[in-house]
Amino acid sequence: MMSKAITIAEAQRYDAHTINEIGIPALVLMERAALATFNNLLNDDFDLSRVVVVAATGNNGGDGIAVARLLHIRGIDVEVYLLGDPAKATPQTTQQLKIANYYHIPFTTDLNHVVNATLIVDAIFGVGLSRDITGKFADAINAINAADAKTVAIDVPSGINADTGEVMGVAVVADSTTTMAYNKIGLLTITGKQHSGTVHVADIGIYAQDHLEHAR
Ligand SMILES: NC(=O)C1=CN([C@@H]2O[C@H](COP(=O)(O)OP(=O)(O)OC[C@H]3O[C@@H](n4cnc5c(N)ncnc54)[C@H](O)[C@@H]3O)[C@@H](O)[C@H]2O)[C@@H](O)CC1
Ligand SMILES: [K+]
Repeated sequence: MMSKAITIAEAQRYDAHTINEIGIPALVLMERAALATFNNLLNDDFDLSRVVVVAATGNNGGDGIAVARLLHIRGIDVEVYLLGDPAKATPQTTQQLKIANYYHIPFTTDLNHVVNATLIVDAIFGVGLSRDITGKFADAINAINAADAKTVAIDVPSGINADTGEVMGVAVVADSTTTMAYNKIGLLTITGKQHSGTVHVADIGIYAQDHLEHAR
């Protein structure tokens, strides 16, 4: 089951269909994505002494902020390093930021905290990556790759084009990647494999049309 790999356009189409036609709220899918990532992260037996989630303000970042909350509630020392303008966050990520605030999850602006983490969660970009990475985003990815910490990527290692596997300027080298619904074709290329590490495909309730036919 779920051995196929999909394109970015397919991922976006299946997501939109699940939300708009089937009616599963986007925030529910995000919570399932976060829970799947959290469970894989615990099962992979990483050193959880100091976890830093590096998140941007798209929905990939929202997944990461939700993972930070799940870790925090477990009593794990976790901080969020937020990239980008929170005022421009997606509706789901805005909600995740609000929930994180309720739980007093610490946010850091110090890249040294990323470098000194024991585990880094990469929630910068997923299938929404659309151009080469520069500036603060590139600095954060370079810090992640320079750290001794193990790195877990959400959906796609940030900087990898999920269609072609190409590095868009710079890309996270992850030890494992929890990718949502189906693998992405770019992760099956040599470069994609080198950056994603062990790939876990998570069933979060999003299926291709053909699967829907016999689910009805
Ligand atoms: N839509 C859905 O149904 C779901 C989405 N999920 C997550 O959401 C991700 C996709 O979310 P989004 O579509 O919000 O996209 P992303 O979060 O991947 O990133 C898109 C954002 O990054 C910006 N961006 C793109 N390239 C950039 C660059 N080089 N430098 C700076 N900014 C750049 C875009 O302008 C946009 O604001 C998935 O990969 C997955 O992790 C999950 O929460 C599950 C459900
Ligand atoms: K990512």
